[in-house]
Amino acid sequence: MSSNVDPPDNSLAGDPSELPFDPPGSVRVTEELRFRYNDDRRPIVNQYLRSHRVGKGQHGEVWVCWDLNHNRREVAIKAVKRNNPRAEKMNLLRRRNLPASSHTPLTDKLGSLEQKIRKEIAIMKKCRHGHIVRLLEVIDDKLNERIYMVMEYLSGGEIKWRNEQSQPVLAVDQCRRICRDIILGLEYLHYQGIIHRDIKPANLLWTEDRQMVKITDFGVSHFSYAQRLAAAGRGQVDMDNPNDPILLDDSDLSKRAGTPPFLAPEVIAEYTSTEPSPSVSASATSSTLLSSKSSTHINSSGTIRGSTIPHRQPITKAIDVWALGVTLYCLLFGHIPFRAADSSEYVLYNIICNNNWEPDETMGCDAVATGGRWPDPDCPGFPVMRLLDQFLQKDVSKRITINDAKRYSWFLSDILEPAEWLRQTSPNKSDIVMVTEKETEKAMTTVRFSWGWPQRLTHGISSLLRNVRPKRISPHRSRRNDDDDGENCFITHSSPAVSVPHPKSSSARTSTHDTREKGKRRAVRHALRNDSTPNVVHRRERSIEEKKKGLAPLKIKPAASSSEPTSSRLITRRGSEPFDSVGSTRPSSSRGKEEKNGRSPMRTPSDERTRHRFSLSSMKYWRSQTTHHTRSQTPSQASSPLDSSSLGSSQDKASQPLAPADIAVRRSDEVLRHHGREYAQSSRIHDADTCGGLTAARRASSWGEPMNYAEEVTSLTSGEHDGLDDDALFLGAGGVCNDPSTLTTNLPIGLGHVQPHPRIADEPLRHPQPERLYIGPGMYHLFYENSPCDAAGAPGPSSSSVHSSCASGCSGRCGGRSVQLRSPMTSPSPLQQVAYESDLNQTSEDEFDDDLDSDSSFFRDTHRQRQRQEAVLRAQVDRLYLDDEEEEEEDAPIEVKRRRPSLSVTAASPPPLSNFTHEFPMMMRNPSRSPARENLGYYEQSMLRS
Ligand SMILES: Nc1ncnc2c1ncn2[C@@H]1O[C@H](COP(=O)(O)OP(=O)(O)OP(=O)(O)O)[C@@H](O)[C@H]1O
Repeated sequence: MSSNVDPPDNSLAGDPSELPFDPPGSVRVTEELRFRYNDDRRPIVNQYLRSHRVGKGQHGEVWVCWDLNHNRREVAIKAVKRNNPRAEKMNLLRRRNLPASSHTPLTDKLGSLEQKIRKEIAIMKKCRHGHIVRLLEVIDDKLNERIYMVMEYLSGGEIKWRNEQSQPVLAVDQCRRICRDIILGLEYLHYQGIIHRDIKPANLLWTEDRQMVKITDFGVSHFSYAQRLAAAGRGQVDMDNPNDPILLDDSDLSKRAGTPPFLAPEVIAEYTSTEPSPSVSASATSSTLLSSKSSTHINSSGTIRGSTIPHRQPITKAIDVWALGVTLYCLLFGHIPFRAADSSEYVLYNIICNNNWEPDETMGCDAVATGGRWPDPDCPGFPVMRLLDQFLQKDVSKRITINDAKRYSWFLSDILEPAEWLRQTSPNKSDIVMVTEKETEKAMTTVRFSWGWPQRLTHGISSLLRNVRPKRISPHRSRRNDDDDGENCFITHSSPAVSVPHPKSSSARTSTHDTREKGKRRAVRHALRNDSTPNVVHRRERSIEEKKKGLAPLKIKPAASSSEPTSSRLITRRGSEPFDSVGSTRPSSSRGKEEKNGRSPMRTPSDERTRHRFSLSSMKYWRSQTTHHTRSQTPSQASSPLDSSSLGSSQDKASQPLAPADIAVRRSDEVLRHHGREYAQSSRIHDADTCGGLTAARRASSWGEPMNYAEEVTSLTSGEHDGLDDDALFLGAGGVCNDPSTLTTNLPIGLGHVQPHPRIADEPLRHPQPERLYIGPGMYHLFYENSPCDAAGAPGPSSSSVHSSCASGCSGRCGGRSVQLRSPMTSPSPLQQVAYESDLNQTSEDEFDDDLDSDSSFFRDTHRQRQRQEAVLRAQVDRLYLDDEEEEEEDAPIEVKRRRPSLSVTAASPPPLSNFTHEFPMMMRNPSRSPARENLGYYEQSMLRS
């Protein structure tokens, strides 16, 4: 048998390093959470850089992190949610498994998770002892309802006490040293009025050198007011008398908490019958009745009469002593002393309460003879068996106290100067911990407990918006933190009120960097799924190269090969998704696979997500439409933007399977047609005031996101480009289309009525590009033309020339961006391009917010293999993003958003509005915020710049 620890070093006995130490400093409570990634894409919370996960508890995970402010010292961070419905359910289930008892409902009510965390923190904050894991800081993330407990890191890990065969792996001497450390820790806790209630090997952690063990996990610990009084006024309250009535005041103690095999009889007495069950009798071989010290009474029947134990014993700190006894037994023998054959808790409790324990013939991995349950005094196992006997006394009044255990001969046997050791380790040397009720209340600050209506409101809003994709927050909205290793860092206050800077922001906690990082992650995920990634990257790089060389600046020129069968005007998105044009983010291969597998393309998670966000009215409408919907488009018409992209070869296109009808496309097209029909029936289609036949609201409703859409429209028109999504690029209705006069037949009804706005068409623009600005039903339609117009801004070539010049697809440079125009011929509806959502959008909601919204914590781990794959792509993607970031510094003239109909236009400073007088209907929605004239100025400005 091998041991997992170093052999005991007796020379250390009495060494000062064994003595409890008191690390300086008090526990910090931080209410500000800054979340970001470092260059290696490791998450950083405040100054803690995440390393690896060391454990997962019921309520959260524990991660090793480096404290960047303290020379990268290692700390353990336990991230817990304030509320964890899953854990609560588990608790309920566990309780349901227990037999009904008249006391059960009262006695088994564990506090809420929140209460437990508060208590755990309050207790840990006060503990400063060498054998207690030290809490260093509490980060209170109010917004996400998470608590990060920063603790000292015990790299030695949990005590391994048995092998696969349930044989002990520790030597007896090691068991003694471990047990002695626990005694010191418990002595301190009890002295402070704290009952741990969950002493077990799993809650004992080795230091790095495995010379010391520390107690951790105060999740069910109890602070006893009575014990505190006792500590404050020793001599007035006899704490060693468990029958002291004041102890019974601690009603919380009567709640069953801890780990079943380690629970003391007095804790579980009410769940047991006084008569042993058959399995109890069968498993017992010999027993004693309480008085093990005298070793007088052994029941020949092999059972213990429960009736001889006081029916209801007080629950005191002695429960820790019992648990310590069980722990020592485990360490010595490699298995637990009380076991139920059928793993039933009820049977186990009966055994604990009614049966005696039995030792093996030898103990420890060094196989020291025990001498049986009642060994001779000469036997080496005698002191140990006797100690166990005193630890595992079912009668509380006869159980050994920690104070006595500390002085027990076996523990002092390897201490060089026992008297000095006892003196030095006495808790009298420590200040008495005073955990007041108020302190417990304040343990985690006042977050949820003074949750007033303004916060509720803000919280509600932020919860609602959590489903919305995060939007880029401009640097001027976030405070930039420059003091952190030069890394980009945007502070997100955890205070809800501070953290929701703008209602259209999907998540107040999302910083620019965070959003970008998510975009990157999704981009990487997409790349992992996308076979064509290398090509895509290559294309992107080529584009960058071209840009660097200054090719085709600010000019749109035909890029598609003449062999292309259809005219192709495509707007290529720029921004965080570096791979492809809007439509190409979803590889046709995967679409083909979907079709082959018979999977409905309408069931993508992104669709699901969108569907969940439908408004009721749009749901109704959509339901009615889908029942009789038949798709009228031909396959060629339905080919994807990828197919029609000028970037792909004609062979590629031919080999690519047809794009499936996407629910989003269908929905959008349906709505478009529906409203288009209405619009067509209207006799006022040329009326500027009704040019929104397909109004923003209607189009928005087709997306089920009226608010977002409206906001986005507003933001577009008001020039708040900085708030737009970086990665949610959309090209849809109202995006870019060709000359309506020549393409009417190919357009859905709604867009078929796109007309040059009577006023705008005649208005000379002050810039050669674009030539004209059309206002179609409900949206803007830009027309870029190849030939520049004259300096006076006279209208450029005719519509037909526009079309012909772009018949084979246009692409080029526009304001430093790669811009392509997409022809409606290949995509009957601009909305169709929604169909080509990135695979990235197939991520689940959880994945989308995988860091902060996971059930357990933001520290959710990713699959290792995946990480390796990601690492390969990371460099490429980062490089691309680097480029994007550089680009961002410039004024981005055009940004076309996917997923939501939007067109983002940015400009450094809007020109004075002189000529542009038309007021867009959507601007009227919020005139105070976005005066139409101003907006048009922005818009015009952008067009001029591009
Ligand atoms: N300070 C620490 N240093 C090293 N490892 C730790 C530390 N704290 C916890 N761990 C490890 O993390 C694991 C999970 O810790 P946690 O306290 O969440 O466990 P748990 O007791 O199962 O939790 P819970 O009581 O919430 O169910 C532990 O089993 C332990 O191995």
